[in-house]
Amino acid sequence: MGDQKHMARMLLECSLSDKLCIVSQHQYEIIIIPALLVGTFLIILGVIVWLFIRGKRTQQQSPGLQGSAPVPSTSLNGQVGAQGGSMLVPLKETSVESLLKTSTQALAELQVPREQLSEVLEQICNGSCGAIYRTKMHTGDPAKSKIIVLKALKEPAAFHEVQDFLGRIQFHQYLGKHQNLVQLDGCCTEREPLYMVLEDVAQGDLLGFLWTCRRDIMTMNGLLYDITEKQVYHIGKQVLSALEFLQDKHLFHGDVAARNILIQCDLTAKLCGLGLAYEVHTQGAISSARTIPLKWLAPERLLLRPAGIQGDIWSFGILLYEMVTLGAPPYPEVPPVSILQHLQRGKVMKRPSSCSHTMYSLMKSCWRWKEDSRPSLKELCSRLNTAARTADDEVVLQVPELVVPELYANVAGISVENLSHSYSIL
Ligand SMILES: Nc1ncnc2c1ncn2[C@@H]1O[C@H](COP(=O)(O)OP(=O)(O)OP(=O)(O)O)[C@@H](O)[C@H]1O
Repeated sequence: MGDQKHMARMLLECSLSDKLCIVSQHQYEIIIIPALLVGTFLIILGVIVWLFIRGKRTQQQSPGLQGSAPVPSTSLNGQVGAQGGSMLVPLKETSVESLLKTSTQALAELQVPREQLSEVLEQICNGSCGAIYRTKMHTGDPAKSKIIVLKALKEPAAFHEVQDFLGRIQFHQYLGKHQNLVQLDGCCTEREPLYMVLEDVAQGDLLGFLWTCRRDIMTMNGLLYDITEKQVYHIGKQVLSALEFLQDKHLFHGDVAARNILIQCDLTAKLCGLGLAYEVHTQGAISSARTIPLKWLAPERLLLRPAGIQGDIWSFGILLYEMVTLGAPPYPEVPPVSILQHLQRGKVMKRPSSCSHTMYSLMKSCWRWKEDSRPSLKELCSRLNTAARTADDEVVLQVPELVVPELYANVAGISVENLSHSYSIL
């Protein structure tokens, strides 16, 4: 007790002998110093809270990609998992105008000024989002104007359709360039109508090309309408290269068919119809609204089991069949709705007369019931390379009957509107 008194007096700087100890001059410091300390602490706390809130707001307000959540996607095995490449899904936007505003900032480097697009649009066909046109893009220098393809979003479009269309553009951007994929050249998204600007693959789709090869003409618009077995392998290898590119990004195509391959004069092949790959990438599944012609699908897809790259291998076998028959519909004797039953009986297509034994054995390896027994893309590629070395490059594939698109559509189980507009029977 005495010690405490002594200490207190020492602190108050009074002598022990003093009768009276006046501490008035120190009361000031005793109150001020703790008050300053508490004040400083509160200010620092306030600054930390402010910085935290500001950080959160910036995250929410940043346009496009940053404001979006990467959605899990189906992997090569059909498993759902995290995936590289965030997608444009600005969740907080509620009106089309604000959505376009934020996404246009995110897609700034792709924007093409509308004045550069010619007003004369030649419709090629109806795509899944709207009309697909061919037109000219001017770049100021007349020598540099070029033909491009415009995929338009139909009007009026609902909010989710606008969001989906913008997501498709972003998906193209995420994929990047590959010589065997249709290239994205830009977009117009600051207001409606929304356009995706694509490189023009002038000769159109492979199916129309194959049908034209049946006709008695040699060349048209600089393209030789003759195809040999060696060229079938040449096109096939390019499709496999595009599929490998997708596989490297943990994607698959899901709708490999001659109608989804575009062809150039020099027989460069470009895979298009990436809508399904986009859906799987963003939603983790194929939407129930999308119908894929059954005759191209692997059994696991027909049985609604998870899809993957091995399903593309099956469809690649059908693509070889399409090429070697110059665009015949698969399983001509089987109604599209009976295809699963047909396959469950262990039946596959017979060797077409125009098909070599080597090519038929390649096809059959793609049509093995079990996904794991089918060759991998790498194996298939190397087998195609070997087969191409000895393949015939002289004999032109020939089929005497011309194709009537309406009949074809019926047998193939495709809507006739989805078929190429470039082919005519005349
Ligand atoms: N870049 C292009 N050059 C020439 N023709 C094209 C081009 N893109 C598309 N087409 C034509 O449009 C058709 C449909 O193309 P695509 O399958 O890419 O459109 P889509 O209906 O939007 O498909 P998806 O929804 O699968 O992306 C093609 O078969 C082809 O005839």
